[in-house]
Amino acid sequence: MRPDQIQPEKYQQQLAEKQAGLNQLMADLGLPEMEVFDSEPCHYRMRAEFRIWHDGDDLFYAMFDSADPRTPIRTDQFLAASALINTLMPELLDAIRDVTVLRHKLFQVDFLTTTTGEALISLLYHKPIDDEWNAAAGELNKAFPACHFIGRSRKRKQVLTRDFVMETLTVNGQKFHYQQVENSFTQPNAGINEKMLTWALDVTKQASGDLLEMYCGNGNFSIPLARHFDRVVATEISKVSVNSAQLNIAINGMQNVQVVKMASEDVAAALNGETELPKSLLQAGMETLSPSVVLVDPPRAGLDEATIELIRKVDEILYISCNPETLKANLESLASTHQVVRYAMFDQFPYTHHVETGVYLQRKSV
Ligand SMILES: C[S@@+](CC[C@H](N)C(=O)[O-])C[C@H]1O[C@@H](n2cnc3c(N)ncnc32)[C@H](O)[C@@H]1O
Repeated sequence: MRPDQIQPEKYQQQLAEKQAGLNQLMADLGLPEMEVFDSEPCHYRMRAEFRIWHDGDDLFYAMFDSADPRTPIRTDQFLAASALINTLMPELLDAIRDVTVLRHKLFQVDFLTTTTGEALISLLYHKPIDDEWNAAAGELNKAFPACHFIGRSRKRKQVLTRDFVMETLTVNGQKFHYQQVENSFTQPNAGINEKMLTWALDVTKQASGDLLEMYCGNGNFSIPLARHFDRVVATEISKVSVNSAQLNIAINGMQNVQVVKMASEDVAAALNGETELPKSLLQAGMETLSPSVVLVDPPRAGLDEATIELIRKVDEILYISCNPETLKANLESLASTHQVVRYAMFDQFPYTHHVETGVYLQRKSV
């Protein structure tokens, strides 16, 4: 993305174009009318990554256009990023410009912020991080007491205070607290995430029984949705995210959610009867889980055949997708058994061609 692509005065126009494009792609699926959820037109991204460009002893943030990946675009401010990131950007460069050990071979800075004012800053180097760096970074941290710093080099990750932030999201007036760990998946647009969670609660408001969730990340959906179900079993491949989900379940006081670290392919193989139920699923009570709803939020590749066969067995499916192309293919597979009853577009990534979609499916009556 180029920084000059963010033009708040053109926000509504780009949203309308995205909506038209998605409707065109999905035209032959016979979907219900699309519900559209807009983003804040600027300062909507809670995280941002910048290359660092060196010019003699000076340095500046840079971004690149995918069409011209060799030419750095100087980026002193980035309208898409949170207001806090924009405040920190110049302050950080001012603080490290004259400290050779912090500046030398610094090639990237990653910011992760929250709506509650927390910030995690990762400094990435093309050199080993040593004790001298550690001491200088400690001094830097004193100048930014509200921030958490991490240094990264090829073989070392140096965490100065901690490697996570705590985010609070409000859904239907209720506050939910989430640990978000550096370099693990979190929804980038906090405002849109709150809208997605509110929508997910709305589409499942008549649900009862149990929820099976796959690709649960840090428990983003599992925790607010838990109140609609007797029990929730959620699965996820990343150990870091599973650990966060477990912490998040505890700090939000959820008693009925179990998280299991397992690849969706393995969950599907076990629940489709192709392999034995592994101990971790048994311990989570999977044998007695009776899901009335299954929630899937896969990566861009969408769902594999085995996972489609698994979710087809459940009466209601909540599918959150970050790739309309794979969503479309998966909906075509599911069309023989399920029909889409709710359909929403969430503008998670304004000014890009990326679209986040939510669909709610119910089993067709025979
Ligand atoms: C789009 S993210 C959604 C995470 C979460 N639902 C949220 O809202 O933050 C997709 C998640 O799927 C996980 N994932 C990727 N491949 C997987 C696989 N084969 N099996 C299980 N989880 C997988 C990723 O680690 C990531 O947490």
